Amino acid sequence: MSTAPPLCLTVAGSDSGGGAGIQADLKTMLALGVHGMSVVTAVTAQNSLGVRGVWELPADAVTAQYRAVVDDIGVQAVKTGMLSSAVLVETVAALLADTRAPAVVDPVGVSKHGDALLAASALEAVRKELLPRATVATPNLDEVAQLTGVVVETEDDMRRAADAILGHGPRWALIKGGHLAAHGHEAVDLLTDGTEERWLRARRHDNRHTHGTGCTLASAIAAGLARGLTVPEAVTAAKEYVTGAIAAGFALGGGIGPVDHAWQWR
Ligand SMILES: Nc1ncnc2c1ncn2[C@@H]1O[C@H](COP(=O)(O)OP(=O)(O)OP(=O)(O)O)[C@@H](O)[C@H]1O
Ligand SMILES: Cc1ncc(CO)c(N)n1
Repeated sequence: MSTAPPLCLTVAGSDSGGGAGIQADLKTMLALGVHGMSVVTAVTAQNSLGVRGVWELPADAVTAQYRAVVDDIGVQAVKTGMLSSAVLVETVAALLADTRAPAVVDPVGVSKHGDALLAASALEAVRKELLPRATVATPNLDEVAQLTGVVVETEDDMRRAADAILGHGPRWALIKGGHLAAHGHEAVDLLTDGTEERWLRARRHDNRHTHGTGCTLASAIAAGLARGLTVPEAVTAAKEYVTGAIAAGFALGGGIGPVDHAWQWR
């Protein structure tokens, strides 16, 4: 018998195509040496071309899954992704409030294809209930605009975006600049707690197979936190992992293929 690896829980939607959501999270956790567990919030019928349908789970099904995990097994870090509605945002925020483990909150808004994964009516609950529970919040630039109204075009704007997100109460903000056209050859993210500021710069890979990048990055951060890394250490390691996974992303179906979660093993 061996000792259990660190324990990491994802609370997110299922992506039938296997590139994002729960599937990306569990693959990332396996690749980074932690035991991945899941609370499914919604089932999506999804492939490389888009989202064909979404079926949200009832709030008590989400609560029951979460409790089943924490009451018996325990968690050392939690990651949240697609939460779909205001009711589920409020439900998950209340569960996080009851959990001591650090939480990585990826405030998923829309898919790469532009399909809504969060109701517009849930934004206020994300601001008021969910962000204050986050150890790290990881919005992309579209989510920053939706949540704070800050439109990012330059690195200075990223600072303003981080301040606006921190204003909602997370301990750290990681502003993902993956969508920033200004940085032709670099993918630049900003991590800050309002005092310390770290810019994470990686080579931008000219690869259109980027389905699941945000889920992968957030799960990799949670895996690092479960292993006992500090937030800056976990984010640095996660950025390295997602950059490698994007470089190795592959074509699948007729649209946007997934990143390669197993790139380190090939
Ligand atoms: N082409 C690229 N090459 C290298 N890194 C990238 C590229 N695109 C995005 N990234 C990086 O990937 C990470 C995820 O950022 P991104 O902005 O793509 O998240 P996202 O939009 O939330 O993803 P998702 O589509 O899964 O919701 C960030 O660290 C970002 O800088
Ligand atoms: C289920 C799910 N969660 C998150 C994303 C974000 O890309 C997606 N496409 N699907």
